[in-house]
This record gives sequence, C-alpha cells and structure tokens, in this order.
Amino acid sequence: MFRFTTAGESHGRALVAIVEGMPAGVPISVEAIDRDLERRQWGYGRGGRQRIERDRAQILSGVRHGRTLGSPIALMIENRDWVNWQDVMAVEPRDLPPEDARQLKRPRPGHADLAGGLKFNARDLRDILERASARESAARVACGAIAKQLLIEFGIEIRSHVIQLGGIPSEPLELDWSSIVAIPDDAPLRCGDAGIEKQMVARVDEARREGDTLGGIFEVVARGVVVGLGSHVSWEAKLDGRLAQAVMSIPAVKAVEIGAGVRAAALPGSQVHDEIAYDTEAKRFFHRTNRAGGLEGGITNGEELRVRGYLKPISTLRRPLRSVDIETKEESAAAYERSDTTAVPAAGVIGEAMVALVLAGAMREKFGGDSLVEMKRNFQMYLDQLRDY
Ligand SMILES: Cc1cc2nc3c(=O)[nH]c(=O)nc-3n(C[C@H](O)[C@H](O)[C@H](O)COP(=O)(O)O)c2cc1C
Ligand SMILES: C=C(O[C@@H]1CC(C(=O)O)=C[C@@H](OP(=O)(O)O)[C@H]1O)C(=O)O
Repeated sequence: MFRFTTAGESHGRALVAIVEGMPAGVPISVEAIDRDLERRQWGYGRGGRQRIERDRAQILSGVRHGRTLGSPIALMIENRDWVNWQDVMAVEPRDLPPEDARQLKRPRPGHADLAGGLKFNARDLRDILERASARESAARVACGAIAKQLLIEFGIEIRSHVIQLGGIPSEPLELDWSSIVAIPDDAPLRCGDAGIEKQMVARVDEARREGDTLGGIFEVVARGVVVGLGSHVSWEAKLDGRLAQAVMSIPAVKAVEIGAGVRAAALPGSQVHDEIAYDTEAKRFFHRTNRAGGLEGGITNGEELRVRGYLKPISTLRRPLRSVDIETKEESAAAYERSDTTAVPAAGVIGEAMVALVLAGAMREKFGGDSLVEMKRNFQMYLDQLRDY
C-alpha cells in the first residue's frame, strides 16, 4: 500500500515524514525535493517566519545510490526557528502566571485553538497551535516531491497556479499547460498575468496595512494522466473523492472543485459535458472539451486533471477579532504573534503535493510491482490493451 505520514511541531526541532510503498529503483533527486520546498516558501504576503526558514530535506532511509530501495523512505526537515523557541517550547505552563505571554490563552477565531483546546483539555493553546500550523505542510511537500518522481516515470507532470486572490480573479481563469509552466517559480503570486498580479500585490499590501488577511483560489493541473485511475465500483475508490479529501485537508482550504465544479451546477448539460471523439491515428478516444477536469465516474478519463482549492483568509489577524480568555472567561482580543497575510501560492504547491500523492497511490494500486521495471512493464501492457480496445 502506498501511504505517507508526517510528524513534527511548528516550533519543534524538525518535521519528519515517512513515505511507504514506492517501488524499488526510482531515481530520487534531493534537489528536486528541495526545489518544491523552496517553491512552497515563496509567494508574496508571507510573514517573517519564511525569512528564517530555509527548508531542505535530509533523506534518512529508503534511498541508496540515488534510487529507492522499496523500503520506507524517511526524511527530515529542520526548523531553523526552533532555536528561537526552545525556551517557549520547554516551559511548563503550570509554572507560569496566567498572564505570561509565552502561553496562548486567547483563541484565534478561525484557527484550531479553541476547538482543539477543549477537545484535548489543553490549558496552553500552544499545544494545539503547534501541530495545527501549516508548517506541517512542508513535510507533505517533501513527500509529494517523492511521489512526483515516481509519476514522471509514467509521463505525469503536476503544476499549480493562482486563479483568484483576495477577490481579484486572474484573467483568463483557464490557463493552458504551457502558460502555467511558463510562470516563473518566483513570480510574486503565480497568477500568470503580470498586470493582474500587480493588482493582487497591491491588495495584499492593503490588507497587511489594515492588519487584515486574504484568501483565494489555486488550481492544480496534472497532465499525462493515463485513463483508468480510481474506480466507480465503490465510494472510497472514487478518485474525485480521494482528491477532494486530500486537497481539503490543506489548512485553510474550505472548498474543492474539479473541472467546471461549482459553475456546472448552474448550467444545462449541453454546456457542461465533454463530447467524445476518436483519434484514428493515435488510436485513442479524447474529449473535445475538458469541463469534467479529467474525471468521470471517479475514474481518470485521460484528459488533464484540474483540481481547485478555495482558501479562506488566514485566521491570525494583526487587528484581532474578539475572543474570550480561556482562564478568565472575559472578552478579549484574540492572540497575535506574527502571521502570513495570505498563502495562496504556497497552498498551490501543497496542492500539487497532495494531488501527486493521491495519483502515486492510484498508480501503485493499478500497476503494482515491486520494482519500477516491473511496474513499467505492467503499465506498458495496459497501454497496449487501451490501443487494442
Ligand atoms: C501555507 C499556509 C500558511 C498558513 N499560514 C498561516 C498563518 O501564518 N497564520 C494563520 O493563522 N493561519 C495560517 N494558515 C492557515 C491555518 O493553518 C489554518 O487556518 C488553521 O490550521 C485552521 O485550519 P482550517 O482553516 O483548515 O480550519 C496557513 C495555511 C497555509 C496553507
Ligand atoms: C511556518 C510556516 O507557516 C506558519 C503557518 C501558521 C499557521 O498557523 O498555519 C502560522 C505561522 O507560524 P509562525 O507563527 O511560526 O510564523 C506561519 O509562519 C510554514 O509554512 O513554513
């Protein structure tokens, strides 16, 4: 079974992750993992933390001479900020007077603080914040970068772009693959249009000045995905459902859309469904449009996969909303230490990772094999079957 897990607190020593189920013999480039980690750190509107961190993956197991062994891959990403938080992390809340700022007593609306504090009976809400923080997503991106290196062996590539930020839509919303790839990794907001990006940057500046925050929408596109991943036969096998859960699990994502998604609900069928055609030369079926976003019946249909994540605005506001002190039960402003103003481009990179991990799992299910050679042989036989259909 292909799976991954992460551990680590935001201000702890390090993040760690384990990826299981990779076949043996997949070339692994640590540079490629680090490139994605760096891409996750970029983006206009991020806070002071990203000036401290310089995320790099250290592979601890499962790779030898640059190739997977077929055993679990363990990796670690250090938190450079840890040294600045050692005292805070070490202190026992019960040794502190209630007003000591090192503990979090005023839960932030929109964050996990209050719900998590009540659930885990935590009197210092830092115990909740530390793991709820999207810092954990760095570990997911590293796992996703490993999954991408399996997928590329089968011609699958994955990229993201920003299609709305703080209410400003990108134009056009539907970027084709070559336009998405052409967006430089270090573009401030990765929306693909320099003019609109300027407006978005100004909107972020305005929000920051006002002590407010912004959300937005990213789109992940996977191309080269073979027809037939996922299955219609049972609810948990449906790939649209699996992708939705994976993308929804990204902190602050509150809606997930596949293809025309929400818009399709308001349109007649004639304007939504993608007509089917056949390419006699290539001996393959294709669709004349791709409003389905590459999925029909929970099965990939051979078109580009298009998945969107909708982010709510960041919950930590410099001009805080009203909250209640968990000790005194008195109304007081929510806690603020430092925060991102927006993180939509970063969420897009996390979205790429989550989509890559779901696709890698689906590829492993369908093509199996203990080694990459065996998996490729199975894949090739399936391609022959499709051609003969
Ligand atoms: C890349 C990224 C960075 C984030 N940075 C912050 C931040 O600086 N401050 C904050 O309050 N929330 C931030 N969030 C969002 C919170 O982690 C998230 O809202 C919180 O964990 C509650 O989960 P939920 O919004 O999914 O309900 C960030 C999210 C992402 C994806
Ligand atoms: C650390 C990261 O994001 C963090 C996510 C986050 C949150 O509440 O989700 C809150 C902030 O943490 P801090 O208070 O330490 O600055 C962000 O910086 C990261 O993405 O690497």
